[in-house]
Amino acid sequence: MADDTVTGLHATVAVPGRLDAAVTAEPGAVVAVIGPNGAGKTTLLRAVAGLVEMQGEITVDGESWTTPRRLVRERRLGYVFQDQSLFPHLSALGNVAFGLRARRTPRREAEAAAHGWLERFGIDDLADRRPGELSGGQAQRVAIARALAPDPALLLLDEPFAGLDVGVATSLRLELARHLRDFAGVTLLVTHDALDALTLADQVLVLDGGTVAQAGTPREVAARPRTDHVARLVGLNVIRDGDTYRSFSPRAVTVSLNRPEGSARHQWAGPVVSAVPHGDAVRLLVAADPDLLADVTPAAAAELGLAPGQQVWLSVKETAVEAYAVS
Ligand SMILES: Nc1ncnc2c1ncn2[C@@H]1O[C@H](COP(=O)(O)OP(=O)(O)OP(=O)(O)O)[C@@H](O)[C@H]1O
Repeated sequence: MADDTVTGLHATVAVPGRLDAAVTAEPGAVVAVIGPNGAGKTTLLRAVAGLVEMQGEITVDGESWTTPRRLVRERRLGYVFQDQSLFPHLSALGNVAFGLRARRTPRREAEAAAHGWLERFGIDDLADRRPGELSGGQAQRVAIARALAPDPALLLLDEPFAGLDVGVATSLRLELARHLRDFAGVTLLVTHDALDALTLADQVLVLDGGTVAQAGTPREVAARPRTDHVARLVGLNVIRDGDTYRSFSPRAVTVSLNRPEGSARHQWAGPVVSAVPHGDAVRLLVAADPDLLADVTPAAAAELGLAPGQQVWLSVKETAVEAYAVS
């Protein structure tokens, strides 16, 4: 029985040995799912879609997808897979119309709707082309249009910009943002890109080792990361000190060859692992305990001879550190 008073997505998903996570989202919300390789992001999407055996409970707009278990095709979802997987033998139009046809929409109506979607993505002139005749960006637009066309309650996007040129990814990101604003359902967006998480999402779910390491708004997660992975994504250092996390910008780190004078509480030593240009600065990765990022001016990098292998001291002033509790 559907319960009209419960809207959006409520899911607890357990896949033994791979994932144990919960996610809740209001209708219209975009949830960025981030985390290192193997964290369980794709497993979460596949489990919600019904493609992986799982324990737990999934409710979408008050309708259970798990008790009794609904078949994949009975779930109102759109899925853009990591490897795109358009039907190679169908035209762009046929691909977008596919989900509508599967729901028994008459051909003419399905094709008219599909043309509408292709037009919205600015590629209706490519309607007759097969996937093999489309560029990566065009094919990805078809894949997203195909997922959205049947008006799903849940949209699953697994790294929709992976493998695209930077320029193509940027314009597609802007287009997707527009479509997601109009989309009434919940979106789960797996991404490796901090920009996606910060610009497209209302909520961020950080997975690490198959569990939820952090959940919050993009602003909260970016300002107070709780995993090294997220800290790196947003360009911060994060260290755990007992029951407190401390985060600080690489720009706030002072680099020296000798142990800093005075009583700075936050000091570390270690060899430079890499030194690469980063905006106007040179960004160092230093194998201290833990690994830390430090930005120095190119002049300072030259003067100190900061090349891989060079032993350095790092320090940061307490005033540049944001401290927050491990909850
Ligand atoms: N079909 C499978 N059978 C068994 N284990 C799997 C299977 N697919 C993935 N795993 C394991 O489940 C864990 C989570 O993998 P998953 O692909 O969900 O991670 P991910 O966060 O999506 O990673 P990536 O960013 O590399 O895509 C990993 O340890 C992985 O090795």
